[in-house]
Amino acid sequence: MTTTHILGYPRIGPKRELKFALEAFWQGRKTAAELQSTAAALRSSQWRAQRDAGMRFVSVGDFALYDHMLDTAALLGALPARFGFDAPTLSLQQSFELSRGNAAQPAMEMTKWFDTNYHYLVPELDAQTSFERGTQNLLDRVREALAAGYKPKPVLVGPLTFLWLSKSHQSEFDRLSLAPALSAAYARVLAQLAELGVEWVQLDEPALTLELDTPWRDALPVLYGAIPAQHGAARPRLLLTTYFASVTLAPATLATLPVDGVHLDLVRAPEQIATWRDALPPQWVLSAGIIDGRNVWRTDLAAALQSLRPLQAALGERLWIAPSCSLLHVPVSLGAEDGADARLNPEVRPWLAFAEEKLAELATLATALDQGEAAVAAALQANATALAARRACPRVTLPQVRRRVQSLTEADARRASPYPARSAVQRERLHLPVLPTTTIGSFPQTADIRAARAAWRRGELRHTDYLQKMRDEIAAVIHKQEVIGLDVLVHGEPERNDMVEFFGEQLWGYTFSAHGWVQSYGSRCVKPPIIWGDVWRPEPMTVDTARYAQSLSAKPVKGMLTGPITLLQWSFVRDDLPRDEVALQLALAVRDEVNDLQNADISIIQIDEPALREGLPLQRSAWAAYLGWAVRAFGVAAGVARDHTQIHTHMCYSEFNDILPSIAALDADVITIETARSNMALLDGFGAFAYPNEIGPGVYDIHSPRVPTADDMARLLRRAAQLIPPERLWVNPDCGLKTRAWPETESALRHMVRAASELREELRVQGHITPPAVQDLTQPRPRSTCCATDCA
Ligand SMILES: CN1c2c(nc(N)[nH]c2=O)NC[C@@H]1CNc1ccc(C(=O)N[C@@H](CCC(=O)N[C@@H](CCC(=O)N[C@@H](CCC(=O)O)C(=O)O)C(=O)O)C(=O)O)cc1
Ligand SMILES: N[C@@H](CCS)C(=O)O
Ligand SMILES: [Zn+2]
Repeated sequence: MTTTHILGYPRIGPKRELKFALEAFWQGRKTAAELQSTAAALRSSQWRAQRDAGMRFVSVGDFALYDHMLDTAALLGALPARFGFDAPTLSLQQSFELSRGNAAQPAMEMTKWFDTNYHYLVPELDAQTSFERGTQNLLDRVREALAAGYKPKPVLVGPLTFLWLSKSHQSEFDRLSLAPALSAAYARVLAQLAELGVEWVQLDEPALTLELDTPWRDALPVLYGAIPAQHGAARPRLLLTTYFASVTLAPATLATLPVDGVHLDLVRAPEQIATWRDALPPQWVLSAGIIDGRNVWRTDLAAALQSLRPLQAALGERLWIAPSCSLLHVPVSLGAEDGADARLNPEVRPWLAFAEEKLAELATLATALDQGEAAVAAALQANATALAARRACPRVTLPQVRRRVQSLTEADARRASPYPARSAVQRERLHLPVLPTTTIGSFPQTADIRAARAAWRRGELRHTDYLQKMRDEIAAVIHKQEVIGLDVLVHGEPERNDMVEFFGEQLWGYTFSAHGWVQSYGSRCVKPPIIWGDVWRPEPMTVDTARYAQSLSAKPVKGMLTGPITLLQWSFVRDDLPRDEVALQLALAVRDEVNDLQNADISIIQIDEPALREGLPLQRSAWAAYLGWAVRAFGVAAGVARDHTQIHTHMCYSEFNDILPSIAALDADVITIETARSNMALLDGFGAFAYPNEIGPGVYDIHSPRVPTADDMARLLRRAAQLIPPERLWVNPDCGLKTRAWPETESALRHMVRAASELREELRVQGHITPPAVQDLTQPRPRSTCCATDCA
């Protein structure tokens, strides 16, 4: 019998039950027991779905209340020392303090899980980390699954990936020195799992797909060194799971590790199967990741069977089949899409498979392999019919879009003049002070705004009433910014459900689910729109809103767009066209919007690209090609801007230093980036690289409700002014403020404006500011037109 299994299931629940339970608990509307009971019910239904689909095991340990990296750190006894918590007695409250911060300590840092839009909490290690006292959490979950009659396969982030993704704040400390102690901690946990009768444990090692340098490669035997060579009483069998790219180490190297099988991502890297089929150690199983765990398209089952049959012939029962990676990255179930609120294009719906449908696909494949195709003839036929309809659909390919992409020239992807010439024209037009203050775009998305949008979608609020409500919100936001004294304003993005879905909803070639939520971090979810056909923009998407917002103020109000690479990266993208071509289609849509905005006299247009770095392939050998087309796509979007239109871009959540030449090649007039969380460390590279255009390094971390003082921000600005010439420096937060509440937002921005004034004065005294800029500062600000009274 072919073993089917999964690497992990979405935890959030088909109707985001976990999100609502977590938020209710945090707000004191639910008790800990109620939260735990929702979590247990979700685990139970997720295990049932796996058993009903014939999986040999159920996945345990993939479920986390907040994040699985945090749970792994707790299990290994590696909690950040600064909190002073003891892992074995870690309370629910304390675990949320780690993930969300408390009065004394900021939250653990959060960053992207490889090239996904999921954020994990970064374990903090130091010379004192002993890994000796861990939680019992995983063992409790295993007991829970056993008690319910399931055969659990616990999932753990493996030692290499755990150490690789951890950080140390001790500057001289080499975390590789912890490898022996970490290995011993894994050996301890594995022994405990063996004692519970666990047969297989999954060790997630996506770091094996990276081009590791020598010290890390050399550390691998040490990281696995304390784990007994043979499975038995001291450890269960171990499946080493790799995903998102091909394994970079030779099979012979991995064969020396004390494990019993390997999982390969055959969707992203099908070519590796040939190497592994011939080199698989004789006792190992090979888990073939044949179903796309990162996308929502129905699998071509006939093609999958064709790939699997030779493997089955060679390996027999040693062949396992699975999705390519955890299903955490796809929505739960298509079944939720058939209600009265259905939004999916009915033509596209049969082409899709969410997590639950992917389980069914695995079951069909296994039955076809074991019993022959006749046993699942109806399912295979339905699959073939859906795929044939997709291939034949005349609405997928639009000749006019293809022609426009084909006819793009190199000049289309460039601004007409170089930055210095543009900058002179823009300074003349905008009259900004030195160190202009601004924000990144979104202001708090209040429950009131979301409720109005939900009512409008249900047809309970008239379209014009909804538009009026958004306009009222924009007017209030402009007014608040004027009162605070910001120099460049934003409209606040109240009308946007999400910075990607909002644009997708207005572009042809996209469709949307009603409940296709995917966890982004903690309780926060996104609902990636689905690109199924050629993309084009039928009409302006933001111009009315931008024009209205600008009409309320004499100060510049930025037009706010999401860039082509982020639209691509945060959507589920069609798999029948190369990504670079889809990016150019998106770029043309954004380009048309930029042009319409500038024709409506919007003087500053921001094209957000927070996902540019995230889209970078995991292996450096593929970087140049990606960066080439990504920079070109941004260029196509921005290239239409005339010299006097100032183009901003914004990036966050990333280490930028290794792609600085490409960021410079975007040639945005201004880039605002997240730097406060790293205490401006991320800015070092921009200084050293002599970034040629203007930069707004974030001066406060928007992930925390903590209000930084003006002194905190002035200190960061001083540091920034040492790295970037002050005349090219902007002042702004790290990212948008949609997740924050108003009181803390207003206080923080007031402090930010004060910090900018202090710095301007210091620079003036030091002689860094030329007379016109000083003059700008001392003159009264332009009178606002957003209210009858002088609110400045
Ligand atoms: C910048 N970030 C983004 C990423 N990816 C994106 N696609 N978008 C991003 O902005 N990746 C990196 C980061 C991740 N950061 C975040 C931050 C915040 C959220 C978040 O707040 N998500 C919301 C959902 C947002 C949304 O789509 N809202 C919709 C629907 C709201 C809703 O749930 N409505 C209820 C009814 C409400 C009521 O009646 O009161 C419903 O439908 O049941 C909207 O505003 O219309 C979240 O709640 O998780 C995500 C990523
Ligand atoms: N303009 C967006 C960018 C987020 S990365 C916002 O402010 O939310
Ligand atoms: Zn951002």
